[in-house]
Amino acid sequence: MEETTRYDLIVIGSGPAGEKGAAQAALLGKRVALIEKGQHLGGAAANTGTLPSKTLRETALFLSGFQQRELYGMDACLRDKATVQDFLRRERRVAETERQRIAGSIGSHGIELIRGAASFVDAHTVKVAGESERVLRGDIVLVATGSRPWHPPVFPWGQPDIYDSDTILNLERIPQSLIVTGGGVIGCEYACLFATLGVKVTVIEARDELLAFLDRDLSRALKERMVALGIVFRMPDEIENVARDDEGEEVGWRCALRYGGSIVADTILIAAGRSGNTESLNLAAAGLEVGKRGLLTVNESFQTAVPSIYGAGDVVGFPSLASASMEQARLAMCHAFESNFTGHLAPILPYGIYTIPEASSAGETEQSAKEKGLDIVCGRASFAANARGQIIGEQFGFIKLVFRRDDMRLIGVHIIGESASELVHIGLTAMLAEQGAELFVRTCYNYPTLSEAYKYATYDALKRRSC
Ligand SMILES: Cc1cc2nc3c(=O)[nH]c(=O)nc-3n(C[C@H](O)[C@H](O)[C@H](O)COP(=O)(O)OP(=O)(O)OC[C@H]3O[C@@H](n4cnc5c(N)ncnc54)[C@H](O)[C@@H]3O)c2cc1C
Ligand SMILES: NC(=O)c1ccc[n+]([C@@H]2O[C@H](COP(=O)([O-])OP(=O)(O)OC[C@H]3O[C@@H](n4cnc5c(N)ncnc54)[C@H](O)[C@@H]3O)[C@@H](O)[C@H]2O)c1
Repeated sequence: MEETTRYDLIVIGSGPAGEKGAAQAALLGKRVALIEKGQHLGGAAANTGTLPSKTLRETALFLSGFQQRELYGMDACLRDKATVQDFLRRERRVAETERQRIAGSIGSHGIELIRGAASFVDAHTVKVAGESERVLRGDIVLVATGSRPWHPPVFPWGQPDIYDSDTILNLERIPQSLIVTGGGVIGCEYACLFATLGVKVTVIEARDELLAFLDRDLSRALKERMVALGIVFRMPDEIENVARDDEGEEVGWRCALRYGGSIVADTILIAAGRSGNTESLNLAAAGLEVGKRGLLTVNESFQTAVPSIYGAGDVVGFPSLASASMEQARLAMCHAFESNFTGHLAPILPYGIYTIPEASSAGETEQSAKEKGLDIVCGRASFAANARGQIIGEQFGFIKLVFRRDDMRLIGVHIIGESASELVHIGLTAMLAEQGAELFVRTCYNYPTLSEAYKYATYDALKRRSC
């Protein structure tokens, strides 16, 4: 065993939280060690989650000729000839480029990268089991170990053609039919991209509402568009039993459903939620307990019950987004090293959901505002009535704004359609700047653009307010 080395900060995990936390501390002049046990840098965001799934979405849109079909009625479909290698090639290239970027960032910030699995010896001492064992001492430790897919026990995990969001990237052939268990964000995103490729997709979701955290108009519109893609929903429902059926008309995995009947598909994707990666950290040695589903409890500064140990990213649970994970880690490190560079997590976080079509949201929904007893007025503008929307063939998208009635301050923005996850930032910035209708009325937008819909949704709200 090597002798102990001392650092201002030890970071465990090189995903978005670990990378940005380490960089923030290095920028504050601290000596930082970053430990990663995986083969690749970048965690779920670079290797199995965010970037891979978004790249596969673009590939599916290209191979299926989806946009050309909608716009020109022209079948530019390549999917019949496409191999699984065609499907996965770009994903691999994007992931590799991101890993190189992360390695460059670690190097340029002077962060020491240590390969191996970290576990606590005590609150300030971390052991790394790698090619050789090392012991590090840190004034501060940031736990950024992320999460992994959770598998309901009913699935015979390890059998062929049963995947989760990690292993789906090792797909051996494009399925004919797919059962997606869990209509959460991962389930909906993958359901859309496979349906676009012509796969017969069934989503089984235990709740009765799809993505219930979204504004109801958005979640209904999204479900409608997913049904139009050919996706079948069984909700609320759950799989009670899974068994091979090689005798029936359709060969594959037969899933018996709680509320009656069964369905068969050649492939299953489990997308039923995630668990925190804490089990091998020996947190008890540091004086910490683990919560439900392996999650770490932290305060508003992302400090655990042991003040020198911080947690950020998926390991602390909600909202489990790459975007939020980075911000949490930066904030945690500014708190740990008493820097006032950033003191608070933004009070409103955006969601970008990369379904087909895309959906994005920030702030209060109409329903959440009413539950809080707020007096509100909403305005809508459809992309079909927008010049840019016409040009790009965006027939179903819309923007919905939620204003406080008395002063017309914006408190929520909800968008479905092309570029929704980009457009949402206009509304998000307005909310953070405590602005509202007056700003959208006054702004001159480029024409033709989808952004201009902000003005028309505002006019709609003003009209409703005066009625
Ligand atoms: C399919 C999918 C799609 C997603 N899409 C989006 C999206 O569009 N937008 C978005 O914002 N978010 C998205 N997310 C969520 C996003 O990927 C996560 O929120 C984000 O990766 C969490 O970052 P993290 O740094 O907390 O953890 P991770 O990215 O999971 O990284 C944790 C790292 O810690 C390492 N590690 C674990 N234990 C140890 C140990 N003991 N020692 C050393 N290293 C260890 C792991 O190997 C890993 O590299 C998606 C997730 C999935 C699964
Ligand atoms: N675009 C994005 O921002 C994005 C994309 C993907 C993932 N993520 C993040 O990753 C996290 C995990 O995503 P997820 O979709 O796996 O989890 P989730 O918790 O969001 O959704 C899981 C869904 O599965 C359902 N479910 C659970 N067990 C079931 C069962 N036995 N049968 C039927 N349905 C069942 C739940 O009701 C829930 O709707 C999310 O919190 C999300 O923030 C974000």
